[in-house]
Amino acid sequence: MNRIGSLFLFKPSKLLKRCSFARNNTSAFSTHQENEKEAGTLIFRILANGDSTVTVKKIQDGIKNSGILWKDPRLVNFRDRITTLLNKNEKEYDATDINLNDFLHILDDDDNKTLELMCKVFSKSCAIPNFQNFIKVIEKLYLKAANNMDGKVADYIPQLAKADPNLWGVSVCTIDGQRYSFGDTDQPFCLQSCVKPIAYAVAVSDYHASTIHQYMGEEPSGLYFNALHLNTEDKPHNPLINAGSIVICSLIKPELPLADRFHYVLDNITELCGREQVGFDNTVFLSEKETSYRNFAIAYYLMEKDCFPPNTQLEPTLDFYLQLCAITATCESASVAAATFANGGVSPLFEHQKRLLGPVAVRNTLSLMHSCGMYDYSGKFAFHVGLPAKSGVAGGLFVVVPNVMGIMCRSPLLDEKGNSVRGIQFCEELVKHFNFHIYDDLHHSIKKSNPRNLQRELTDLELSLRKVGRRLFNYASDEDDLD
Ligand SMILES: NC(=O)CC[C@H](N)C(=O)O
Repeated sequence: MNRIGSLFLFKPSKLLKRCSFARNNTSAFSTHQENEKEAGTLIFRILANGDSTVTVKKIQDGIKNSGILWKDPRLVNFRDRITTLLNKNEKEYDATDINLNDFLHILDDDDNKTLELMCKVFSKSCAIPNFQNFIKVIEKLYLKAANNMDGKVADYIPQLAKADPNLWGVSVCTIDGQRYSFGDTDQPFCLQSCVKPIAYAVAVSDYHASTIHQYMGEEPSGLYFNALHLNTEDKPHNPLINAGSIVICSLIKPELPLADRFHYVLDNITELCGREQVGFDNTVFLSEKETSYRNFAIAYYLMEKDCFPPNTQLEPTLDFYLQLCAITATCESASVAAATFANGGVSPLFEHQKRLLGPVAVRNTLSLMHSCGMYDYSGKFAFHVGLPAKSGVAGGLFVVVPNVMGIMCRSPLLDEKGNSVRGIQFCEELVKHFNFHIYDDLHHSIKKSNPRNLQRELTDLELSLRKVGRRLFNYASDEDDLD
């Protein structure tokens, strides 16, 4: 075997220094540091499966099977330590063997973040434990919807009319950062109205929610998204239709120059998307601006009815609104943003559980998405699908399964209400299969499967790792009784 005996090249790792206990006697460890060593050893034993070494390929496969991508930003130091340890670049090290001591070394961080993630992965404690089974179903639903050619591409924004009707992609990202994508998921497209919940959440994070709601309601309008209509108090019905979103734009950092206001929102969206692909489509912006008579009419109407804060200027506000609609993302990057909403505003991908949005902003946004996110189809969608979602005219459908995962679907074929036909079909099938509808019975239903639960027993090693992982990192226990 091609064992790497290079440990002496490195400073003795924290996990190694702290304990010299025999591997088979791990249950007697009592201190935190001993638990760390025990956890690392158990992960190694799970991977090695009786051998005295593991290959990097095995480590990579174990991580990938759990749904965590090898390129995940939380693994950056782990990957670097492997490269340094083996003194080879990534392409060459697949079959290289690593022994226990070296393995403990590459797991070793000052803040234990690698160990925490690896404990979750190898004790099957991520949000969806059997991720491979789960994505097999997602793929079936994706392929089924791909056959649906109903609907048509939006043409009221000239540039959008050029979209390829065949494009279809679905990306999922769980609150633990388990990810999978099917179809056309790496091509940027305009978020359009999918940006509205994000703009609202950013505004609520800046102000108190009650300040925002002095300017608009929280009721569905029951009307088309660009209806020239206000509620009985002469305010926009909610922040997820054009009138409400234009007012939201007037409230975001009004004291700053427009360039800084745009940059502020773009920056927030980039963080929410895990710093993955986010951009701006100037062609769509210009194309929409030239033809945006309805949005101008709405803005003048809002001005007439005194819906804006004092000193709001109509044209820059409308420009800002149209610029936000022209922000682009991919299904892959936007699914991370959806997962951040599913995770209460905390990024699933950044180390240290980075909070990007306040919990009130997230809860408000999800409530509004649930009741108003699908234009005048919102009631039916809430009834049949029961998940907060927001659609956009470029065919995006931004969906949140609270406390489980985010989904971004994209297909430019829209129904007469302006929602993605395939996106809706996918969501309807999703909740037929899994108990994700928020009013589904989580405990007694036998018809639907619950992917939050393990569908097979844990091995003894996995069970021991779960116990020690929970002792170390306090992550919530599920219904498996560990004691
Ligand atoms: N539903 C949408 O995606 C609408 C957004 C589009 N920019 C508009 O204002 O008309």
